[in-house]
Formats: sequence, structure tokens, C-alpha cells
Amino acid sequence: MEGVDYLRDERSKAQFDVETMKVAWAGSPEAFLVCDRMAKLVANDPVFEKFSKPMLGRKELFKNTLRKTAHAWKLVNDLHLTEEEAKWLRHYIDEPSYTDLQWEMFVPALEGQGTEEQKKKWVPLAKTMQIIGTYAQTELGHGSNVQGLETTATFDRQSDEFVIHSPTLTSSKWWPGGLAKVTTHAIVYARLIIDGHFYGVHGFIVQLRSLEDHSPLPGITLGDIGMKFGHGTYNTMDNGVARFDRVRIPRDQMLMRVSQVTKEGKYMKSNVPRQLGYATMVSVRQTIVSDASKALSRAVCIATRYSAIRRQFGSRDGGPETQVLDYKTQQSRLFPLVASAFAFRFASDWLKLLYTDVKQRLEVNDFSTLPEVHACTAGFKSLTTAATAEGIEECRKLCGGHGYLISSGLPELFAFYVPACTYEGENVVMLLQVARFLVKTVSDLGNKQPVGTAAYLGRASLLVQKNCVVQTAEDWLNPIAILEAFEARAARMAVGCCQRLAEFKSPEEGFAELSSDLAEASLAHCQVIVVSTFIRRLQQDIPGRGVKQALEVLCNVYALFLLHKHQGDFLATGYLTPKQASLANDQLRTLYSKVRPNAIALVDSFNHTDHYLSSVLGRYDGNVYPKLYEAALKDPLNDSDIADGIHQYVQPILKQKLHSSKL
Ligand SMILES: Cc1cc2nc3c(=O)[nH]c(=O)nc-3n(C[C@H](O)[C@H](O)[C@H](O)COP(=O)(O)OP(=O)(O)OC[C@H]3O[C@@H](n4cnc5c(N)ncnc54)[C@H](O)[C@@H]3O)c2cc1C
Repeated sequence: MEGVDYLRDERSKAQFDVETMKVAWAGSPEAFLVCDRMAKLVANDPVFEKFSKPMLGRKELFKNTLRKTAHAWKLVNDLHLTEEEAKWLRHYIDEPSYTDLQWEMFVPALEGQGTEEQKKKWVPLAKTMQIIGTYAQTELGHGSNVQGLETTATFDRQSDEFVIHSPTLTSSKWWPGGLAKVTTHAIVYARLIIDGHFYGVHGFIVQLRSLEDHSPLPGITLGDIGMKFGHGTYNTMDNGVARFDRVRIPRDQMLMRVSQVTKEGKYMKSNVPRQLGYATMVSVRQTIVSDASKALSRAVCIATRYSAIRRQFGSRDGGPETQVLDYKTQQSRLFPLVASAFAFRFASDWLKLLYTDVKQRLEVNDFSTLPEVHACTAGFKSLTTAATAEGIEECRKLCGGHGYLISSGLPELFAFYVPACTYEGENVVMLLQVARFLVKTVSDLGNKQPVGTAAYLGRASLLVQKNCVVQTAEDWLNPIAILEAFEARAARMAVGCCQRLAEFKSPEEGFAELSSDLAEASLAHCQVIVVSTFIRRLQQDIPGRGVKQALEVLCNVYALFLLHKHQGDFLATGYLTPKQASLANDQLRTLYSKVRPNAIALVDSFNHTDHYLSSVLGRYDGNVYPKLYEAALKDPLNDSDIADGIHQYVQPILKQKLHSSKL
């Protein structure tokens, strides 16, 4: 049998309806149709071909992406694609490009932070690509600490302008995508100074380049920050550096929705609540969580298909060797990642609902849930991006030596994905923000009932006393038992941290000293939310033969895998006995056997095209070995038998005349 037959055989074993699972994964029949159409549009268009990328140099990579981006924009216009469809089109093209910044940072910042007048002027220009913008916040010296930014925007009353200036080397803007060579405008974050007084960091719309010949405007120095990790991923993008030498912009180019500077130089807070920006934040983080599920689904799709094809050891009587997917060790590394992809998918669906809820509340000036929403979305960002980056690397290892080949698709996927742990809020910094919320919530328990995802902390006094009642491995299939275990562990960790904080002279000193424990308590809290979201999703009606049952197995795998991985916490907090932890692990092994027959069908449910996966190992048809060989032959080193440099550098060594004493 060949790889092709192995996958066909695997598909025939599926115990659920794959087509309905595809809809469950996409979120709705409509969402499925849009994704499917855009994925195929990209896959069938030769301009979006990806396999030659590893052979391109930096300049060619960059130009190649410019060409693809221009073609994509033409398709958007020719086919009258909606913004949603255009978003999916960009996603399936699968190359970091300046348009990511345009649509995901520049336009949302204008819409979220601009006044009605500013939006009327700038948003149509951006949406029709008459201007191309980026988001210039990070500097050489500061990223996470936004209040530490050094770029200044000084108000000049006489000319009614702001003077944008980079006073030090470390104030150079550093990282913004598209900044080096493409973008015509940027939202530059700078310290607002009026009459020598500092009024906090604000966003300013700054034109960077001439719209006529694209050259940098006077006083602005622009450049690329250099090659980044991986080859063909972020090196397709011109992340840039910018320095400003007293560059003047009109006063009305400060984004003034929340605070304004008048002609007279008076700084005023508008009556628009500062919290309005929270809705945008929830939306951005929803996209990050959704992207995590997509990236992880790609990696597990490759690793699962390849694991069904790859055979090592175990041949009896001349029969076939064992599929590596049948090894329990392979299953225990891979299946939790398949389950995690689904968990993150449902978490992102839930965040969409949360976004609607937050927007409705903000419209009636109800800010009561914002601290909880802020903490939960920051935690989701950290948890899902960290687990996805680790998961992609694990999938690479699950593919053995071939996983290290660029043609496996996994090294580039990792290089592409891993900065998600850093941008949009560095992951540990995010967990510490969650920790501040947890400490406050636990400290206020006497006065205030926690809401939403923190509601379980309202039962903290009970959760710290009550112990787990599980007696058999089957008891670990009960969602109530699972959820209570996660809640009890998280509550105990949060309460424990608060008790220890009280022993320090000042809360800040305690927070700094215990920050590592606090980050762990935050992670435990975030896991409660992801596990409970998965469980709640399964309480809804899910149509299709065997679909709900397959998802229930994955939900249990996800939860019990986390419990096993963090069993130190569960035991140290005293909620579980060693026997109960061991029963959870027994159940986990049984669950892996239940996932096994469905493994290929589960990853088929992601509906990934071969173009999107860009992996020889993850091909839908399973024709791995012939195509791996074919891909290798395309390497430029195989153009001739005798490579450039052999005659010059190798042959002289071979032909050297050595004195017999040296032999
Ligand atoms: C691929 C990529 C694209 C980017 N695109 C853009 C862009 O378009 N526009 C833009 O403005 N920026 C962009 N950035 C920059 C990015 O937003 C920042 O790198 C990010 O915010 C992290 O900040 P930092 O680099 O200052 O990390 P740092 O904060 O310096 O992190 C270094 C270490 O310090 C730790 N640390 C920091 N603060 C604390 C604390 N209070 N307590 C404990 N530990 C702490 C962190 O956990 C980390 O381990 C991009 C970055 C990357 C990698």
C-alpha cells in the first residue's frame, strides 16, 4: 500500500460526518461557504503560488509579495468582494504584507480613535488604498511600556501644528510593518507636549512619503530593520525604522476622539468615554485567538496525515510496519493539539459574542464588565498564542527528520507564527495584567460579586475547602467534575497568591516578588475559561452524524491533557489526590483510542487546501514520498551534478600533494 491508500483507508474509518464537522469548525454554513470559496480562489490562481519562495532572496521575496498584494487588490475590485471576503482572501494568500497593517491596524485605529470628522476624511482614503498606513507605536527602546515612549509631539500654537520629533536613538520607531518601503502614512504614537507640560501618549496621523514619487518627506528617515527569523515568512514584509527631525503636521492630525487640543493649546478630555476603545481591543484579540486556531489546525493537519503514512518498526511475518500514529506516545503528543485547535476555535467564536455584548453595553455607558473582559481577552491572547507556537514546533518534531525540511511546511509556519507571542501584547506582560485583575477580584470578594468569566471566584471560599469526589476513571468524563477541578485549582492559586501578597510591606513589592507565581495563577484562570467555553459549546445543538460525540471526546482530551500537564498545581493546591490524578491519566489514554479512528477525518474537517498547507507531508492525497523526492530535485543545488565551487575549493584539497610524513 502507498500513502494514498493509507489515507483513503483512514477516511473510510471516520465515525462522524466530515461535511457537517466542516461547518461546525467554520462556525456557520455561511462562514464555511465564504472560507471555502476564498481558499479555492487563491489555490487555483498561479500568481499565489508559494513553493518557489524558499529559493528567493530578500529583495525578490519582498517584490514577490508586492506583486501578489497588487493582484489580490485587483481581485477584490474586479470580483466586488466584501470586506469579510477580502479578509479571507488575504488570509489564504498566507504572506505577511503591508495590507495586514492597513486593514488590521491602520483602519481600525482611525475608526476607533478618530473623531467623526477625521473618520470622514481618512477612512475612505484608506479603504480605497489611496493612502497606505501603518501603526507606529514600538520604538527601539520601548515596546511593552507604552508610557516609556520617547517620540515627542510638541504643539506649536503659532502655526497650529504639532512638531513630531525623535529626540534620541532609542526613540526611533522600530518594527512597524510596511514602514520601511511601502506605507505613505503612519499613526505615530508620541508624547504630547504643550507649553512644556506632558499630556500622555497619543496617536498622530503622519504622512511619511510623497504620494507622487514615494520618496520620504523632508525630515523623515526611513529604513528596513533587517532580516527576521525564518526565511520566507516575515521577510516578505518590510518592518521598518523611522526617525523624525522636527516634522510638522496640522493640529487636526492628532487622533482626537477621546482627548483634544484646541487652537489655543488647551488640552481637553472629550465626553466620549475612554473605554470605547475596549470594543476594538476585544475584536483584535478575537482575531488573534481565531488565528491561533487556524495556525494550530494547519500544523496538526500536516502531522496527523503524515503520521498515518509514516511507518516505523513492528512488522510481523513480513507484513507492514506500524503507522507511527498508532504509537501511544505519538497520540499523547498529537491528539491534545488537535483538541486544542478546536478549543481555540470555539473560544474565538465565543469572543465574537462577547464583542457584541461589549458593544451593546458601551452604547448605554455600562462599563461594569470591562475589567473582566480586558483580563479575559488578554489571558486568551497569551494562552492561545503560546500553546499554538509550542504546538507547531511539537508537530515538526512529530514528523521526525522530514519535519525539518522546508517542504514539510512546518519550519516556515513556526517562524511565521511565533512572533504572535510578542506582538499585540507580550504574553507574560499579558498574564501579569490578568494577575492584577485576579488580585483585585479576590481582594474585593467581601464587597463585590465577580461577573462573567470570573464569576466562579465568587465561590472561592467553597472551592478552597471542597475536595475532588472522583473515584473512577469514568468519573473524569463528567463535565461538572472537570470544570470544578479547574475552578478549584485556579481559585486556590489566586487566593494563595493574595494571602502571600499580604505578607509584603507594599503590594507593589509583593507583586514584583511573586510575579512568576501570579503569572501561573493567571494561566490557571485562563484555562478555566477555555475549558468552560468548550463545555458550553457542547451543550448547544450540534447537528450531523457523530459530530457532537467526536467533539465531546476532544473536549475531554483537551481538559484532561491540561490536568495531566499541570498536575503539580492540582496536587499542590490539595484539590486532587495522587490517585485521582492517576485516574485522569488512565481516562486520557482511553480517550486517545477513541480519537484514533477519527484522526484523519478530524483534520480533514479543517477544509485546508494543499496550497494553504504548503506541505508535502500534509498533502490531502497522501502521496508523500514521490512528491518529497520531486520537491528535493527542484532545489537549485540539483541543477547540475558538479556544483559551483567544487572545482575551485574541493578539488584542490583532493588533489593536494602531501608529504609522506604527514600521511
Ligand atoms: C513580527 C513583529 C511585528 C511587529 N509589528 C509591529 C507594528 O506593526 N507596529 C508596532 O508598533 N510594533 C510592532 N511590533 C513590536 C511589538 O509590538 C513589540 O515587540 C511588543 O509589544 C513587545 O514589546 P518589546 O519588544 O518591548 O518587548 P519587551 O517588553 O522588551 O520584552 C522583553 C522581555 O521583558 C519581559 N517584560 C517586559 N515588561 C515586563 C514586566 N512589566 N514584568 C515582567 N516582565 C516584563 C517580557 O516578558 C519579555 O520576556 C512587532 C513585533 C514583531 C515581532
